[in-house]
Formats: sequence, structure tokens, C-alpha cells
Amino acid sequence: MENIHREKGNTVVSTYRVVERFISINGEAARAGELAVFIRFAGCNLDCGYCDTKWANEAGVPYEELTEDEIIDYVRRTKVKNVTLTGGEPLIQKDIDKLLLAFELEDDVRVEIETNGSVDIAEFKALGGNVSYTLDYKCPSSGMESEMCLANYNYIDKNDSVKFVVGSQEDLEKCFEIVREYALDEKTRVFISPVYGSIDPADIVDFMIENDMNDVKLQLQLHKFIWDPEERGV
Ligand SMILES: C[S@@+](CC[C@H](N)C(=O)[O-])C[C@H]1O[C@@H](n2cnc3c(N)ncnc32)[C@H](O)[C@@H]1O
Ligand SMILES: Nc1nc2[nH]cc(C(=O)O)c2c(=O)[nH]1
Ligand code: SF4
Ligand SMILES: [Mg+2]
Repeated sequence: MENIHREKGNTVVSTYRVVERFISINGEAARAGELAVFIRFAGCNLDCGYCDTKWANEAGVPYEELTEDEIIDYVRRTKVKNVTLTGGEPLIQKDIDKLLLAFELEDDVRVEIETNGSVDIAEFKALGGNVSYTLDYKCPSSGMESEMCLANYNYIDKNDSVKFVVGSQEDLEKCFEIVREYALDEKTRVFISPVYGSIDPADIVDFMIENDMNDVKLQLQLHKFIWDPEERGV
């Protein structure tokens, strides 16, 4: 992402392109069902066929340019303890490491980063802090499988998650292979989630039963059942 800075006295502060910010319940992964405050950044390096947030990746998308202080102040004011950084792709935002460091000072806030699995997370993991990574493995039907950074499976731990968003039987088979090859179910939490409307969740359950997938969790995007699946800001 292009570098954007704002002057504050003599110092130059980083700003981030935020396309929406809102409070909801987290509809996905480890904190599904819990209140969360969402910060959604503009732009992505991938183009998944099924992406439900394509609008955030369009060149002309309207955004607010917020500093670290403004983002953290917003989160504090919500009084919500789970923060989800998403997008777009949060880890390609210029100076995102600075924002993560700023969140480290927020003792009672848990940060989750929804990342697409193509960005090497080593340098971000090394920053520490109360941050967990929810990494997608982009399955064949996304069209983006070749972009996966498999080295990430060396850094993840039980506080992180790997999510397989599956739209076909081929995707399920690939999920099974990758979980086994990298022993993901021993290292971290594993979620399987249907591409909304593309596959019957019952078929995912059947596949889990047939393949003895004991240590993975099926997860349906809760917000798409609670609100209109096209609704933004929920
Ligand atoms: C919109 S992405 C943004 C974060 C990051 N770019 C990524 O892909 O993880 C957030 C999550 O929504 C999931 N997602 C996107 N479109 C979806 C769809 N149509 N059905 C189910 N999950 C979807 C993605 O796979 C990802 O796990
Ligand atoms: N409610 C709700 N939960 C979510 N969890 C991850 C989301 C995302 O778009 O990354 C998301 C989202 O868009 N809405
Ligand atoms: S990586 Fe995430 S934001 Fe980017 S296109 Fe894929 S689902 Fe959408
Ligand atoms: Mg979403």
C-alpha cells in the first residue's frame, strides 16, 4: 500500500485507510458469537472468486484516513474488548506493524487479524502482544491457492487459527490434505467454513465424519444468518 502520512507538529504520523468500522458480534472463527469491534482496511493483494467484500478492494472505494491514535481512541470508546482487523488485507497496510505495537499498550484488548494466508506473518508474530492470527488457506475454488505462504505454518500456535473456506468437494479434499500434511490440528485451531450459498453445510459434516476429522470445527458465518447477507457494517 502507498505510504500516507500526516504531519502532527514536527512529527509525521502514519495513517490507515479505513473503509468501515463498527461493533457487532464476531461471526467467524475462534471468537464467533462474542462482541467485537471491526476495523476494515481498504485494498487487497488477492482476488478470490467468492469474496464477499470486493467493494473494499476497489480502487475508488471511499475511506477515512485514520491515525493509530484515532483508531485506538475509537476502540477504547466502544468499550468492546475484542478487536478484529480485517479488510481487504490488513497485513499489506503500510505501517500496520506500528498499529500492532500501539495496540500492545491496550492491556485489556484482544486483537484478531483476519489475514488471507499469502503474507508472511513471521515479522508480525515477532512483535508479540495480545494478537491472534486467523489465516485463511485459500482453497482451489478461490482461484488464489498458488499465493499461499506455507511457511506461516511454522509460526502459528494454539492462539491462532487456520480457516478453510470451502465451496466444493475438491476444496474439502484439499483441506483434509493440508491439515494432515502440516499437522495443523495439532498446532492450532482449524475451522472449515462454507463459501456462503455454494455448498450445503451438511455435506461438510458428512465429509468430516467420513474422514474422522475430530479436531476441526465447522463454522457458519453467523452474521449472514442474523442480518441480510449483503448488509455492510454488521
Ligand atoms: C473478507 S476476508 C478479509 C480478510 C482477508 N483478506 C482474508 O481473506 O482472510 C474475511 C474472511 O471472509 C471470508 N469470506 C469472504 N467471502 C466469503 C464468502 N462468500 N463466504 C464465506 N466466507 C467468505 C474470507 O475467506 C476470510 O476468511
Ligand atoms: N460480524 C462479522 N464477523 C466477522 N468476522 C470476520 C469478518 C470479516 O469480514 O473479516 C466479519 C464480518 O464481516 N462481520
Ligand atoms: S483475500 Fe480476503 S479480501 Fe482479498 S479477495 Fe480474498 S476474501 Fe476478499
Ligand atoms: Mg466479512
